[in-house]
Amino acid sequence: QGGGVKVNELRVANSLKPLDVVSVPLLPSDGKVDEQEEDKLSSSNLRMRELGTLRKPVQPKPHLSPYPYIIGLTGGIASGKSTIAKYLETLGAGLINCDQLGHRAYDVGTRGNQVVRELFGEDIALPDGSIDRKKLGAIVFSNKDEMNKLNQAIWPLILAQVKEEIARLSESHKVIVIEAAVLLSAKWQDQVHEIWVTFIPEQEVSH
Ligand SMILES: CC(C)(COP(=O)(O)OP(=O)(O)OC[C@H]1O[C@@H](n2cnc3c(N)ncnc32)[C@H](O)[C@@H]1O)[C@@H](O)C(=O)NCCC(=O)NCCS
Ligand SMILES: Nc1ncnc2c1ncn2[C@@H]1O[C@H](COP(=O)(O)OP(=O)(O)OP(=O)(O)O)[C@@H](O)[C@H]1O
Repeated sequence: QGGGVKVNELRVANSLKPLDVVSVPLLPSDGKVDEQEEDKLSSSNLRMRELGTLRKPVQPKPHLSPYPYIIGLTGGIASGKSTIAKYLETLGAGLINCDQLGHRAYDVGTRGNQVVRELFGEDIALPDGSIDRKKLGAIVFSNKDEMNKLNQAIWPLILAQVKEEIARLSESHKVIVIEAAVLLSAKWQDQVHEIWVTFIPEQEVSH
């Protein structure tokens, strides 16, 4: 009943005619496959059953050595990447966080720092020489061309750091997770054995 009311609210908001809401007794599930599943037939159960299944078979990556096995973890902003990455770390994976590498790419005294100043002007630096990320973010998140300019300069620096981190972590880890929102747009898919994408429904985010 509640779901039907919600659907109608959305339909009306989108200038569609509300539908009649008819309640029927709960349809029993065809048997729970997991303790956490509900007893009724539900979309949550169906989604849960998809957990851990592959969307596409993993393609062979002959140019990568089999170990460390590298998972590229990507997805939209606030879609749960870090939460999943930290969980994988508790299972023993080595983590590479590309947001952090991106920040370090223009640390004071680096070539990246100089490049960002050349591209965006001296005003982009704080008195201590560090890049004002709030200011830079305001520029690039509101202008695609500026974002492209930053990306072209910073992505190669991040990738070089990723490769160094892989070499370092491979001494102690068999599985490495690279968390990168830009994994696909930066075309880093060849760096990883498989890609995991996190997604979250829009309405869940607004909660
Ligand atoms: C734009 C910058 C200055 C904003 O810094 P700030 O500390 O305010 O935010 P933070 O880095 O935490 O990013 C906020 C969110 O935006 C995402 N994001 C960052 N850069 C990008 C980008 N180029 N394209 C798409 N999403 C991005 C992040 O993954 C995160 O989810 C900074 O993110 C940056 O220098 N980005 C360019 C380098 C890059 O691509 N980094 C992301 C590697 S995954
Ligand atoms: N399965 C989940 N259900 C509900 N909330 C979640 C879930 N996973 C993570 N969250 C919450 O959503 C928020 C964003 O999660 P997280 O920081 O892991 O996302 P992210 O993709 O790494 O974000 P960013 O784009 O900032 O890097 C956090 O407050 C987290 O606690």
